[in-house]
Amino acid sequence: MWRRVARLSSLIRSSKASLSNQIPPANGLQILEAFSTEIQKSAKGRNHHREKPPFITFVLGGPGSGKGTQCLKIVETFGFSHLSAGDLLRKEISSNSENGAMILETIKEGNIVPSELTVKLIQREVESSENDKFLIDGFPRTEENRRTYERVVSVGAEPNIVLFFDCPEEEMVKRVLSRNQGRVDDNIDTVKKRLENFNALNLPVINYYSEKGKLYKIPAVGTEDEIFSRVRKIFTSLEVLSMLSPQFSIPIGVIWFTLTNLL
Ligand SMILES: Nc1ncnc2c1ncn2[C@@H]1O[C@H](COP(=O)(O)OP(=O)(O)O)[C@@H](O)[C@H]1O
Ligand SMILES: Nc1ccn([C@@H]2O[C@H](COP(=O)(O)OP(=O)(O)O)[C@@H](O)[C@H]2O)c(=O)n1
Ligand SMILES: [Mg+2]
Repeated sequence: MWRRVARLSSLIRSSKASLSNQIPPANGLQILEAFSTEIQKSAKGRNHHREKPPFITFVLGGPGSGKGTQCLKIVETFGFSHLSAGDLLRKEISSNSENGAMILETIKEGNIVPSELTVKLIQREVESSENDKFLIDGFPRTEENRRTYERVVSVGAEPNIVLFFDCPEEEMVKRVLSRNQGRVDDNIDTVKKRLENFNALNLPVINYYSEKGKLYKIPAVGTEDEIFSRVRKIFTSLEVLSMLSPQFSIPIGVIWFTLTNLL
Protein backbone atom coordinates (compact mmCIF):
# COMPACT_ATOMS: atom_id res chain seq x y z
CA MET A 1 0.00 0.00 0.00
CA TRP A 2 2.70 2.50 1.08
CA ARG A 3 4.82 1.50 -1.89
CA ARG A 4 1.87 2.31 -4.15
CA VAL A 5 1.40 5.70 -2.50
CA ALA A 6 5.12 6.42 -2.87
CA ARG A 7 5.04 5.34 -6.51
CA LEU A 8 1.99 7.55 -7.17
CA SER A 9 3.58 10.59 -5.57
CA SER A 10 6.79 10.10 -7.55
CA LEU A 11 4.64 9.76 -10.68
CA ILE A 12 2.89 13.03 -9.80
CA ARG A 13 6.25 14.73 -9.19
CA SER A 14 7.69 13.54 -12.52
CA SER A 15 4.47 14.40 -14.36
CA LYS A 16 4.52 17.88 -12.83
CA ALA A 17 8.16 18.33 -13.83
CA SER A 18 7.59 17.23 -17.40
CA LEU A 19 4.42 19.35 -17.62
CA SER A 20 6.27 22.44 -16.47
CA ASN A 21 8.75 21.84 -19.30
CA GLN A 22 6.19 21.31 -22.02
CA ILE A 23 3.00 23.28 -21.48
CA PRO A 24 2.54 27.05 -21.80
CA PRO A 25 0.51 28.81 -19.04
CA ALA A 26 -3.15 27.76 -19.14
CA ASN A 27 -6.30 27.84 -17.02
CA GLY A 28 -6.93 25.40 -14.12
CA LEU A 29 -9.13 22.99 -16.09
CA GLN A 30 -6.64 22.70 -18.97
CA ILE A 31 -3.82 22.03 -16.55
CA LEU A 32 -5.89 19.35 -14.81
CA GLU A 33 -6.75 17.63 -18.13
CA ALA A 34 -3.17 17.76 -19.37
CA PHE A 35 -1.97 16.47 -16.00
CA SER A 36 -4.30 13.47 -16.10
CA THR A 37 -3.30 12.62 -19.72
CA GLU A 38 0.34 12.84 -18.71
CA ILE A 39 -0.20 10.43 -15.81
CA GLN A 40 -1.96 7.97 -18.10
CA LYS A 41 0.86 8.18 -20.67
CA SER A 42 3.50 7.77 -18.01
CA ALA A 43 1.75 4.75 -16.48
CA LYS A 44 1.33 3.19 -19.93
CA GLY A 45 5.01 3.55 -20.74
CA ARG A 46 5.95 1.38 -17.79
CA ASN A 47 2.92 -0.90 -17.58
CA HIS A 48 1.15 -1.80 -20.75
CA HIS A 49 -2.56 -1.92 -19.93
CA ARG A 50 -4.33 -4.74 -21.73
CA GLU A 51 -7.97 -5.10 -22.45
CA LYS A 52 -7.74 -8.88 -22.08
CA PRO A 53 -5.19 -11.13 -20.37
CA PRO A 54 -2.19 -12.13 -22.49
CA PHE A 55 -1.84 -15.68 -23.89
CA ILE A 56 0.78 -17.37 -21.70
CA THR A 57 2.71 -20.49 -22.71
CA PHE A 58 5.08 -22.05 -20.18
CA VAL A 59 7.92 -23.94 -21.87
CA LEU A 60 9.38 -26.78 -19.80
CA GLY A 61 11.91 -29.59 -20.23
CA GLY A 62 15.25 -30.64 -18.80
CA PRO A 63 18.52 -28.81 -19.45
CA GLY A 64 19.43 -29.17 -23.13
CA SER A 65 16.03 -30.50 -24.17
CA GLY A 66 15.79 -27.75 -26.80
CA LYS A 67 13.45 -25.23 -25.17
CA GLY A 68 15.35 -22.13 -26.27
CA THR A 69 15.92 -23.44 -29.81
CA GLN A 70 12.23 -24.18 -30.35
CA CYS A 71 11.13 -20.90 -28.72
CA LEU A 72 13.07 -18.94 -31.36
CA LYS A 73 11.19 -20.80 -34.10
CA ILE A 74 7.82 -20.18 -32.42
CA VAL A 75 8.66 -16.47 -32.19
CA GLU A 76 9.46 -16.32 -35.93
CA THR A 77 6.37 -18.23 -37.01
CA PHE A 78 3.69 -17.25 -34.53
CA GLY A 79 4.77 -13.82 -33.26
CA PHE A 80 5.20 -14.65 -29.56
CA SER A 81 7.61 -12.78 -27.27
CA HIS A 82 10.22 -15.07 -25.76
CA LEU A 83 11.05 -14.64 -22.06
CA SER A 84 13.73 -17.08 -20.90
CA ALA A 85 13.93 -17.15 -17.09
CA GLY A 86 17.59 -18.22 -17.35
CA ASP A 87 18.42 -15.34 -19.72
CA LEU A 88 16.70 -12.82 -17.42
CA LEU A 89 18.72 -14.12 -14.46
CA ARG A 90 21.97 -14.02 -16.46
CA LYS A 91 21.15 -10.43 -17.43
CA GLU A 92 20.87 -9.58 -13.72
CA ILE A 93 24.35 -11.01 -13.18
CA SER A 94 25.92 -9.04 -16.02
CA SER A 95 24.19 -5.79 -15.03
CA ASN A 96 25.85 -6.03 -11.58
CA SER A 97 22.53 -5.89 -9.77
CA GLU A 98 22.50 -6.30 -5.99
CA ASN A 99 21.47 -9.96 -6.37
CA GLY A 100 24.01 -10.73 -9.12
CA ALA A 101 26.52 -12.59 -6.92
CA MET A 102 23.85 -14.75 -5.29
CA ILE A 103 22.29 -15.60 -8.70
CA LEU A 104 25.69 -16.53 -10.15
CA GLU A 105 26.44 -18.88 -7.22
CA THR A 106 23.01 -20.52 -7.48
CA ILE A 107 23.33 -21.07 -11.24
CA LYS A 108 26.87 -22.46 -10.87
CA GLU A 109 25.55 -24.97 -8.34
CA GLY A 110 22.64 -25.93 -10.59
CA ASN A 111 20.13 -24.83 -7.97
CA ILE A 112 17.00 -22.69 -8.15
CA VAL A 113 17.05 -18.93 -7.54
CA PRO A 114 14.45 -17.66 -4.99
CA SER A 115 11.08 -17.51 -6.71
CA GLU A 116 10.19 -13.92 -5.77
CA LEU A 117 13.17 -12.67 -7.73
CA THR A 118 12.54 -14.67 -10.90
CA VAL A 119 8.82 -13.86 -10.85
CA LYS A 120 9.58 -10.14 -10.53
CA LEU A 121 11.85 -10.25 -13.59
CA ILE A 122 9.23 -12.09 -15.67
CA GLN A 123 6.41 -9.85 -14.49
CA ARG A 124 8.37 -6.71 -15.40
CA GLU A 125 8.89 -7.99 -18.95
CA VAL A 126 5.26 -9.00 -19.49
CA GLU A 127 3.92 -5.73 -18.11
CA SER A 128 6.19 -3.52 -20.17
CA SER A 129 5.56 -5.36 -23.44
CA GLU A 130 2.86 -4.49 -25.92
CA ASN A 131 2.67 -8.06 -27.20
CA ASP A 132 -0.27 -10.17 -26.07
CA LYS A 133 1.37 -13.62 -26.33
CA PHE A 134 4.38 -14.88 -24.42
CA LEU A 135 6.60 -17.94 -24.19
CA ILE A 136 7.91 -18.17 -20.63
CA ASP A 137 10.86 -20.53 -21.04
CA GLY A 138 12.34 -22.47 -18.10
CA PHE A 139 9.63 -21.43 -15.68
CA PRO A 140 8.07 -22.63 -13.37
CA ARG A 141 10.89 -24.97 -12.39
CA THR A 142 9.43 -25.87 -9.00
CA GLU A 143 6.02 -26.00 -7.35
CA GLU A 144 7.19 -23.03 -5.29
CA ASN A 145 8.00 -21.10 -8.52
CA ARG A 146 4.49 -21.88 -9.74
CA ARG A 147 2.71 -20.87 -6.53
CA THR A 148 4.69 -17.65 -6.22
CA TYR A 149 3.80 -16.69 -9.79
CA GLU A 150 0.11 -17.40 -9.15
CA ARG A 151 0.20 -15.29 -5.98
CA VAL A 152 2.16 -12.33 -7.35
CA VAL A 153 0.86 -11.99 -10.90
CA SER A 154 -2.63 -10.55 -11.09
CA VAL A 155 -3.40 -10.86 -14.81
CA GLY A 156 -2.64 -14.10 -16.68
CA ALA A 157 -1.62 -16.00 -13.52
CA GLU A 158 -2.58 -19.30 -15.15
CA PRO A 159 -0.81 -20.36 -18.33
CA ASN A 160 -3.08 -21.06 -21.28
CA ILE A 161 -0.93 -24.00 -22.34
CA VAL A 162 2.29 -25.71 -21.22
CA LEU A 163 4.82 -27.30 -23.59
CA PHE A 164 7.03 -30.10 -22.28
CA PHE A 165 10.04 -31.11 -24.38
CA ASP A 166 10.56 -34.73 -23.43
CA CYS A 167 14.16 -35.78 -24.01
CA PRO A 168 16.26 -38.71 -22.72
CA GLU A 169 18.91 -37.74 -20.17
CA GLU A 170 21.78 -39.04 -22.28
CA GLU A 171 20.80 -36.78 -25.18
CA MET A 172 20.34 -33.76 -22.88
CA VAL A 173 23.81 -34.22 -21.36
CA LYS A 174 25.37 -34.56 -24.82
CA ARG A 175 23.70 -31.34 -26.02
CA VAL A 176 24.56 -29.30 -22.92
CA LEU A 177 28.22 -30.33 -23.02
CA SER A 178 28.51 -29.26 -26.65
CA ARG A 179 26.41 -26.07 -26.32
CA ASN A 180 29.47 -23.82 -26.41
CA GLN A 181 27.88 -20.61 -25.17
CA GLY A 182 30.38 -20.10 -22.34
CA ARG A 183 27.82 -20.81 -19.64
CA VAL A 184 29.13 -21.45 -16.11
CA ASP A 185 26.63 -24.29 -15.66
CA ASP A 186 27.40 -26.25 -18.83
CA ASN A 187 29.77 -28.76 -17.20
CA ILE A 188 29.21 -32.35 -16.17
CA ASP A 189 28.96 -31.74 -12.40
CA THR A 190 26.41 -28.95 -12.68
CA VAL A 191 24.43 -30.81 -15.33
CA LYS A 192 24.10 -33.82 -12.99
CA LYS A 193 22.73 -31.56 -10.27
CA ARG A 194 20.36 -29.86 -12.70
CA LEU A 195 19.03 -33.21 -13.87
CA GLU A 196 18.48 -34.25 -10.24
CA ASN A 197 16.61 -31.01 -9.61
CA PHE A 198 14.63 -31.45 -12.82
CA ASN A 199 13.44 -34.90 -11.74
CA ALA A 200 12.72 -33.94 -8.15
CA LEU A 201 11.30 -30.44 -8.58
CA ASN A 202 10.18 -29.84 -12.17
CA LEU A 203 8.43 -33.16 -12.92
CA PRO A 204 5.79 -32.48 -10.22
CA VAL A 205 4.97 -29.17 -11.97
CA ILE A 206 4.71 -30.98 -15.31
CA ASN A 207 2.36 -33.55 -13.75
CA TYR A 208 0.28 -30.76 -12.24
CA TYR A 209 -0.38 -29.21 -15.64
CA SER A 210 -0.96 -32.61 -17.21
CA GLU A 211 -3.74 -33.23 -14.68
CA LYS A 212 -5.20 -29.82 -15.51
CA GLY A 213 -5.38 -30.82 -19.22
CA LYS A 214 -2.96 -28.05 -20.27
CA LEU A 215 0.15 -30.07 -21.10
CA TYR A 216 1.49 -30.77 -24.58
CA LYS A 217 4.21 -33.41 -24.34
CA ILE A 218 6.54 -33.18 -27.32
CA PRO A 219 9.08 -35.91 -28.11
CA ALA A 220 12.30 -33.85 -28.33
CA VAL A 221 14.63 -36.21 -30.19
CA GLY A 222 15.21 -35.63 -33.90
CA THR A 223 16.35 -32.69 -35.94
CA GLU A 224 15.34 -29.18 -34.87
CA ASP A 225 12.97 -29.02 -37.85
CA GLU A 226 11.37 -32.37 -37.08
CA ILE A 227 10.66 -31.20 -33.56
CA PHE A 228 9.35 -27.87 -34.79
CA SER A 229 6.89 -29.62 -37.12
CA ARG A 230 5.35 -31.15 -33.94
CA VAL A 231 5.31 -27.76 -32.24
CA ARG A 232 3.82 -26.06 -35.27
CA LYS A 233 0.84 -28.46 -35.24
CA ILE A 234 -0.03 -27.36 -31.70
CA PHE A 235 -0.14 -23.63 -32.42
CA THR A 236 -1.83 -24.08 -35.79
CA SER A 237 -4.55 -26.24 -34.25
CA LEU A 238 -5.04 -23.72 -31.43
CA GLU A 239 -5.43 -20.92 -33.96
CA VAL A 240 -8.04 -22.90 -35.90
CA LEU A 241 -9.90 -24.16 -32.84
CA SER A 242 -10.00 -20.81 -31.09
CA MET A 243 -11.78 -19.38 -34.12
CA LEU A 244 -14.47 -22.04 -33.68
CA SER A 245 -14.89 -22.07 -29.91
CA PRO A 246 -12.45 -20.15 -27.69
CA GLN A 247 -13.53 -21.72 -24.36
CA PHE A 248 -13.03 -25.30 -25.56
CA SER A 249 -9.98 -24.78 -27.74
CA ILE A 250 -7.29 -25.77 -25.21
CA PRO A 251 -8.70 -29.09 -23.89
CA ILE A 252 -9.73 -30.09 -27.44
CA GLY A 253 -6.26 -29.09 -28.67
CA VAL A 254 -4.51 -31.25 -26.05
CA ILE A 255 -6.73 -34.29 -26.84
CA TRP A 256 -6.29 -33.84 -30.58
CA PHE A 257 -2.49 -33.46 -30.32
CA THR A 258 -2.16 -36.49 -28.02
CA LEU A 259 -4.28 -38.70 -30.32
CA THR A 260 -2.45 -37.68 -33.50
CA ASN A 261 0.91 -38.34 -31.85
CA LEU A 262 -0.17 -41.75 -30.58
CA LEU A 263 -1.61 -42.96 -33.91
N1 LIG B 1 16.95 -31.22 -32.01
C1 LIG B 1 18.21 -30.98 -31.67
N2 LIG B 1 19.17 -31.86 -31.98
C2 LIG B 1 20.46 -31.65 -31.63
N3 LIG B 1 20.89 -30.56 -30.97
C3 LIG B 1 19.95 -29.64 -30.61
C4 LIG B 1 18.58 -29.80 -30.94
N4 LIG B 1 17.90 -28.74 -30.48
C5 LIG B 1 18.80 -27.94 -29.87
N5 LIG B 1 20.02 -28.47 -29.96
C6 LIG B 1 21.28 -27.92 -29.42
O1 LIG B 1 21.36 -28.38 -28.06
C7 LIG B 1 21.82 -27.35 -27.20
C8 LIG B 1 20.76 -27.07 -26.13
O2 LIG B 1 19.63 -26.49 -26.77
P1 LIG B 1 18.79 -25.33 -26.05
O3 LIG B 1 17.76 -24.88 -27.00
O4 LIG B 1 19.74 -24.32 -25.51
O5 LIG B 1 18.13 -26.18 -24.86
P2 LIG B 1 17.49 -25.71 -23.48
O6 LIG B 1 17.07 -24.28 -23.62
O7 LIG B 1 16.34 -26.63 -23.24
O8 LIG B 1 18.57 -25.91 -22.46
C9 LIG B 1 22.15 -26.16 -28.10
O9 LIG B 1 23.52 -26.17 -28.41
C10 LIG B 1 21.30 -26.41 -29.35
O10 LIG B 1 21.89 -25.85 -30.51
N1 LIG C 1 12.87 -20.59 -13.06
C1 LIG C 1 14.21 -20.63 -13.06
C2 LIG C 1 14.93 -20.74 -14.27
C3 LIG C 1 16.30 -20.80 -14.22
N2 LIG C 1 16.95 -20.76 -13.04
C4 LIG C 1 18.42 -20.87 -12.95
O1 LIG C 1 19.03 -20.61 -14.20
C5 LIG C 1 19.72 -21.78 -14.66
C6 LIG C 1 19.71 -21.80 -16.16
O2 LIG C 1 18.38 -21.90 -16.62
P1 LIG C 1 18.06 -21.97 -18.17
O3 LIG C 1 16.58 -22.06 -18.32
O4 LIG C 1 18.77 -20.90 -18.89
O5 LIG C 1 18.71 -23.38 -18.56
P2 LIG C 1 18.42 -24.33 -19.80
O6 LIG C 1 17.38 -25.32 -19.37
O7 LIG C 1 17.97 -23.49 -20.91
O8 LIG C 1 19.73 -25.01 -20.05
C7 LIG C 1 19.03 -22.94 -13.93
O9 LIG C 1 19.80 -24.11 -13.84
C8 LIG C 1 18.81 -22.31 -12.55
O10 LIG C 1 20.00 -22.27 -11.80
C9 LIG C 1 16.22 -20.65 -11.85
O11 LIG C 1 16.81 -20.62 -10.77
N3 LIG C 1 14.86 -20.58 -11.89
MG1 LIG D 1 17.48 -22.53 -22.50
